[in-house]
Amino acid sequence: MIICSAPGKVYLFGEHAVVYGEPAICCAVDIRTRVSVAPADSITISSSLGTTGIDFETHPYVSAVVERFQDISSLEGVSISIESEIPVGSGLGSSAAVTIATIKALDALLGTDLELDDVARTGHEVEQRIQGAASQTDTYVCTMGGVVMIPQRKGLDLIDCGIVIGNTNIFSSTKELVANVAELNESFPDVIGPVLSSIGKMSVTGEELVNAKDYVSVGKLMNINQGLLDAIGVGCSELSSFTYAARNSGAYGAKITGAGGGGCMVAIAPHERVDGVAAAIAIAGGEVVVTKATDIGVRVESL
Ligand SMILES: Nc1ncnc2c1ncn2[C@@H]1O[C@H](COP(=O)(O)OP(=O)(O)OP(=O)(O)O)[C@@H](O)[C@H]1O
Ligand SMILES: C[C@@](O)(CCO)CC(=O)[O-]
Ligand SMILES: [Mg+2]
Repeated sequence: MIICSAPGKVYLFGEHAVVYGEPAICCAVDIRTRVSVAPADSITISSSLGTTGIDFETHPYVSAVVERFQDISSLEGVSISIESEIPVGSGLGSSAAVTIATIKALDALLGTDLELDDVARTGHEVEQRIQGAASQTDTYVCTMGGVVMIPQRKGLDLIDCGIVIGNTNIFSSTKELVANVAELNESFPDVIGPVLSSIGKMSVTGEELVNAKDYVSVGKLMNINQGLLDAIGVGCSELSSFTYAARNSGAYGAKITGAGGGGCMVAIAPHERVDGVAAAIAIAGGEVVVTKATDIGVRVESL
């Protein structure tokens, strides 16, 4: 049996704007999806969502990966088992993590010797096939790990402060929210365009601040980014409540991460204030995950 794992991700800046070519800064975090594969007489995919064969209803991403390997190798039968620490459908990159970990595991099992860039590209193509539209951000960061500016694919210094995630447990469809922003942009291009451009400028300024470990200023920019995400209609009252709870309990800054409309927010905080920020988000009604940045992208955990 071969086991591979891949991390989740949070956006420091730039979600939604990155769809329009603006730069974003995304950070891999230390919550992981593990995929085990072993030769078998037939194809089975087992996860918390059920046990199936190739099934684009229950396991669209993993089924698309299996089909990709049927095209490039002699794959006939394989048993795939998935375990994950990443909340599903919450903006933390769970689809990218399961896609990338499955690609790496099948690559190791079948000896197709994919380079990491090939793993990331294949993962992006799978997300595009399943979602209709997706930036490369999630699958690239999940493959490489660390803190990355996209689309430049530029590595930044690892964030060295606490990361606290608050989950609304409100399902949000990335596809739907991206479409809503597109509709607003078509209706008011002279208003929404500058907002998206301002978000992009935050990533440019943010790069220097992250590398300088100036997390007070990074937090201030995250708070401004949050206001602009609300402006383009991807906020909700729960996310606002959690971000203010985090800021008022000592976080450097807090904002939506991912598509918004539900899902998760993220706060960065001094290590000594992480517990207080986590407690404040929980009191506001959030399901809290305390984690940290990781430079470990996709990896083989056992052969
Ligand atoms: N542990 C898992 N086991 C099986 N399938 C999973 C798992 N985690 C995620 N998935 C697949 O990914 C889908 C969720 O992907 P989706 O892109 O909607 O949310 P997300 O990736 O968590 O959030 P975002 O893309 O905004 O970061 C699930 O419906 C399922 O098909
Ligand atoms: C909203 C978005 O920018 C991030 C979703 O996690 C969409 C994308 O980049 O594919
Ligand atoms: Mg996803």
